Amino acid sequence: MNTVVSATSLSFGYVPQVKTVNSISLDIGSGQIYGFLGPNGAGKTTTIRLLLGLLSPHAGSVALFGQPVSRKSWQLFSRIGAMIETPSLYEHLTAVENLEIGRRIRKLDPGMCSHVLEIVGLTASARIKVREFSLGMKQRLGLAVALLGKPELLILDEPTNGLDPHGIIQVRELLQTLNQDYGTTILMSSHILAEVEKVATHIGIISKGQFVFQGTMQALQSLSFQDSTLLLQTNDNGKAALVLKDHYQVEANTAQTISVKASSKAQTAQICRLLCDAGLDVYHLAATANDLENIFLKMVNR
Ligand SMILES: Nc1ncnc2c1ncn2[C@@H]1O[C@H](COP(=O)(O)OP(=O)(O)OP(=O)(O)O)[C@@H](O)[C@H]1O
Repeated sequence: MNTVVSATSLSFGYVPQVKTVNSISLDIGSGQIYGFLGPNGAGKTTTIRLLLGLLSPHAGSVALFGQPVSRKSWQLFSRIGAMIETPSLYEHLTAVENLEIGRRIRKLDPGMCSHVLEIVGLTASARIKVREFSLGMKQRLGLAVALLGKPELLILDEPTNGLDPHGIIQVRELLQTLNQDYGTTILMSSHILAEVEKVATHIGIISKGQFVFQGTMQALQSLSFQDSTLLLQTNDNGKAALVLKDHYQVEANTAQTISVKASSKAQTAQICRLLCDAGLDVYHLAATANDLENIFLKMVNR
């Protein structure tokens, strides 16, 4: 796997003594969708600015496509599309005119504007002035600007900010299409886990300028099994509680079910085995996993 974004021990502060970004390291491989999560003020935008060479780190380094980043890395930047916070658009110009400016500056193919408008679903609104656009349409036009030049890497800071649920789904589907059909590597930030969990392959969670979690989406999901509760129903719940109580915390729940604290899939399997070995019939065994949003909140509030 080729590493597209690599940051090593990045630190930065706007004011002396305060590290807004504190020794952050991250690697994003080609074809990944990296969800960069953190509450408001955690340091996501600052990190993104550092990755794009818009701020110079006080310590550490950034490499994109294996090459060190500086403000003069024009060759590198032509391979990247970025949208930081709200898109910068000319309200008095139409969608296509906004795109045309970027296309001409970058000397891109004349067909590029209609191509990116089609990708973001704005073909029918190409000749409408941006001041008449809804927030969702502006966000999609911002994405279209970022897509000019067919970037291999897309860096999007809170691309679903301010969108309604329908707009969020549209952006999510768009990012999935770009990733699957064009192999685009994507870094997207958000402060809401639910907005990235359906699309991200990898997750980094930042709090107060430091990572509190980095790994695959699968690894984050497996945390939801930690300290989960199993609901059990057997042909003899009293006996089941006796069998399990030496190993697990068991509570009588209702007349029909007992609940057992388990902290991993392996423990769930062991509970099942203990019951079967004791000759019990297991009618129902269901894990009530922790909500991912709660896990995220616990991490960032530590
Ligand atoms: N130009 C600046 N000058 C001084 N402080 C700044 C500046 N930009 C950001 N900050 C501060 O740095 C901290 C991190 O801000 P940053 O925008 O990177 O966080 P964020 O995770 O992107 O937050 P949000 O989700 O609210 O955009 C905040 O406390 C913010 O007030």
